Amino acid sequence: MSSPLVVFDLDGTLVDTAPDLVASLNHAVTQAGIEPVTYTDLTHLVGHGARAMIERTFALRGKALSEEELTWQMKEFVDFYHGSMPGGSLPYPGLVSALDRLQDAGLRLAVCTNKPEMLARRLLDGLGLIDRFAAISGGDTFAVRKPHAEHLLSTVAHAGAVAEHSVMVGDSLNDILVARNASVPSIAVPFGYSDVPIASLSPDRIIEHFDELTPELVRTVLRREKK
Ligand SMILES: O=C(O)COP(=O)(O)O
Ligand SMILES: [Mg+2]
Repeated sequence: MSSPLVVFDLDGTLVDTAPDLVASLNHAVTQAGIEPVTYTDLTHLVGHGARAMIERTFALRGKALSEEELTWQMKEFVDFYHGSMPGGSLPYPGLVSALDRLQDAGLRLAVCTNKPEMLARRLLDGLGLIDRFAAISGGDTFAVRKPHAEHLLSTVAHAGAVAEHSVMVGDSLNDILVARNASVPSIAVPFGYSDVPIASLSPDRIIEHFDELTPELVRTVLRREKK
């Protein structure tokens, strides 16, 4: 069998980006007179990329958003976020050892995020993680994004792997859905930014900590999927 590929979501899965996302979002939206958002608000705003996060913030506060204002907001958000990266964002506990363990066992790694690709690359580069991944795709890399199956399937193809030997690891609805849509098994983490309990999304496995993410677990999840 070709070597398995483990595809990771980014925000709330590989890296705890919430404080920087909240700060960058608030930097932009408060200039439009919008009350700052909180971490709890973020769980309802994040997951569909930067544009959607701004649109949802305006909707949350009942404020209209023109196309022109959205373009301006995007620039403010992206410039601030990009300029302060990696900021206070940190990989989740045990992540780096887990990546070592998977790679030492010959497994390959990729990232499939709805974050704009440029921001994803800059963040992973700033954290010294970028070279680990055979493919990195963002919400603007292809014509579609998570939960559309093609986002995951194209990421898998770019990594030189096949869907039958791939697993998706994520923290939110779009990650579990994209896996299901692509017929790829899913492993969920409960420490990210889901606005509902992750178990209610019925992933194939839930791991509480990256210490549980081992080559054996990946192979077990892949075997179970084929039955
Ligand atoms: O930035 C977002 O909205 C979502 O990012 P994620 O797909 O890495 O969770
Ligand atoms: Mg996420």
